Amino acid sequence: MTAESFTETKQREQDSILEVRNTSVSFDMERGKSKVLDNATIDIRRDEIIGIVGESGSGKSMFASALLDAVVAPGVLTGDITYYPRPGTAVDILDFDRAELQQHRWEEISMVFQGAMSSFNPTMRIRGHFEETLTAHSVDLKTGIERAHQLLSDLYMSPERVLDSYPHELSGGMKQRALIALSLVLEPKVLVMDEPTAALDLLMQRSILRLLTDIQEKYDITLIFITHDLPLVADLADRLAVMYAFRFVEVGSTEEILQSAAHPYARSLLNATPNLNAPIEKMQSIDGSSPDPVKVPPGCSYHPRCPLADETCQENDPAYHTITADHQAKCFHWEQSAEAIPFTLDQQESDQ
Ligand SMILES: Nc1ncnc2c1ncn2[C@@H]1O[C@H](COP(=O)(O)OP(=O)(O)OP(=O)(O)O)[C@@H](O)[C@H]1O
Repeated sequence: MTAESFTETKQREQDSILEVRNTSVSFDMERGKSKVLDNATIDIRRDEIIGIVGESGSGKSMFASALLDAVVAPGVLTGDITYYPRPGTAVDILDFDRAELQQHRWEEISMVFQGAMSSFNPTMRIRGHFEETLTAHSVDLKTGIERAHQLLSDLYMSPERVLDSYPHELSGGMKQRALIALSLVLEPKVLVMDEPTAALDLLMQRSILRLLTDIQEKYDITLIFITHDLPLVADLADRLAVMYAFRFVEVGSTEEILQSAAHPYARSLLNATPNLNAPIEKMQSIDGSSPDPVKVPPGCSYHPRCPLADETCQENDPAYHTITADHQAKCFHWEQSAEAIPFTLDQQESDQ
């Protein structure tokens, strides 16, 4: 199959809510230029749940910040991010002025950041946090608090009790759900969640994720879920996008990625992931380490760790290869990857 630019692939026919094109973030460091998001190109579809996965430090949070034009100084964000509030209406996020951006964030695209639970002001009741957000966006308080009530009860909490509590009076799981309700109170169309459940125990994580799928369906929200926990998001997401070394290397339906991931890194990541079905002794860690953003290897940045790498990979940066209409991977040798890197579980089954 031929290599082609993902930018043009199929997406015109699809209803994208966000189109990210050649979007990069760089920092000028004493050690050199650090490119911590490198030409990210991806489409987010209206009303989907997409999981963004990859090892720690692969650029997932940077991608989230870029989506909201919220990259911290002195980081420099370049590229194109187009938001379609409705099909056919395009808004260029990186062209917004400060006021437009403030309005757009939370009203159109909302975000629950990593560690956001600690961002609740400890001296303010939860109601105060809702009122502050509603007032800042000129929403009628009565209408807004009614919506907060609805969201809190959708999340199986007693609205009055939660609104009257101080953050420290809520358990971690309740605080997290209150935060999700707060992030949805302005009726955004997109919710970006960056490791939203990482601080919670496994059972609580799973129950919050189940609630999230209900909320996503009820309110027709596009959910971008960022995590290094692949099995967690695989239960929830329609599609998965895999990041390696500050780039997207593979994107496809969750089913296709889990069954036939094509990028050697994605396959190794799946083999390295503890899984309810795979015994821990079958997990295989990925040799080597992910690159320093100041020293990303030339060509395919995964080549130093890849069992399939050859001269082509050392010298050339692979474009997206189309595997199926809904599945692309940036690898010259994707057709050999399944044989070269069998899934541990498949291997185990064939050994029996
Ligand atoms: N303010 C900053 N200045 C310079 N480099 C930064 C800054 N913030 C993050 N980085 C670097 O950007 C790269 C990507 O980080 P990012 O937080 O996006 O990764 P991640 O995939 O979200 O990781 P994790 O899962 O650990 O949160 C890392 O190398 C990180 O050190």
